[in-house]
Amino acid sequence: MDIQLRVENVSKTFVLHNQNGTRLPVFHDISLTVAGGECVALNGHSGSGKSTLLRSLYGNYQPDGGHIFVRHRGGWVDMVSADARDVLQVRRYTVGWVSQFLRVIPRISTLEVVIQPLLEQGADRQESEHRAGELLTRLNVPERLWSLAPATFSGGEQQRVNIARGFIGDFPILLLDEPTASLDVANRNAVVQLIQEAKARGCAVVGIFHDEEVRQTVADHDYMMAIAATDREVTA
Ligand SMILES: Nc1ncnc2c1ncn2[C@@H]1O[C@H](COP(=O)(O)OP(=O)(O)OP(=O)(O)O)[C@@H](O)[C@H]1O
Repeated sequence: MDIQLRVENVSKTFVLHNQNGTRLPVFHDISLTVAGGECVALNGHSGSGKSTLLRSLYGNYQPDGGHIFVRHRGGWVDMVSADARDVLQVRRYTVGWVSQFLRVIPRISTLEVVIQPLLEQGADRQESEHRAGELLTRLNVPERLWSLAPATFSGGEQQRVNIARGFIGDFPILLLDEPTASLDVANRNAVVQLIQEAKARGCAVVGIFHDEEVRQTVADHDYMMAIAATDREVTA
């Protein structure tokens, strides 16, 4: 399969401006590639920078140096230097983000929340609703909830609505931030199956999976975050 994501020599240091400009190096010189159909799991102890790297891949954090090339509509976009407009285009068509947390928008129904990414990609409403219904059913979100806004849903229900929303778009690259955290076994298995199906259709996946069994099932490779937090030199 073709390479979809190329991370080259990426480093990140947080500068805490409200704490005397303290510099907190998180990772240094990370390089990795992810091909279509492949899943790379970011691994390493708590605080080793997994979330920071994943957020950098999505353009949420600005690395200090290096490149994050994503294959976008036949070309390459470097998320490190891309302007905001290009980052938004990449997020609309190319890179999907699935986390355990739903950003609840008041008064918008569950079905509407789930279909939004697909509509933004230009899909037909009826087909989008059909696909959303399939996903919500697989994730055990009862149909009586679909017309309600998820603001009042339980944590687990919101999480499953968010996963349906994350998997509905036909993204060539998916970034998964602990998508199975705190799900019960049946729903965890449903998410594992969604990940396997995404890989089978050629999606390149990068994820953080604290659940060892899930990681072993879906990941083709582990990327070990190298620098131990305790070894990092924190300077002010
Ligand atoms: N926005 C931020 N500003 C300053 N420091 C941050 C910020 N986000 C993360 N950090 C620091 O960067 C380091 C790496 O955090 P990160 O959340 O990436 O680790 P992680 O490997 O995902 O941890 P966990 O497994 O516990 O979720 C931590 O020391 C954290 O305190």
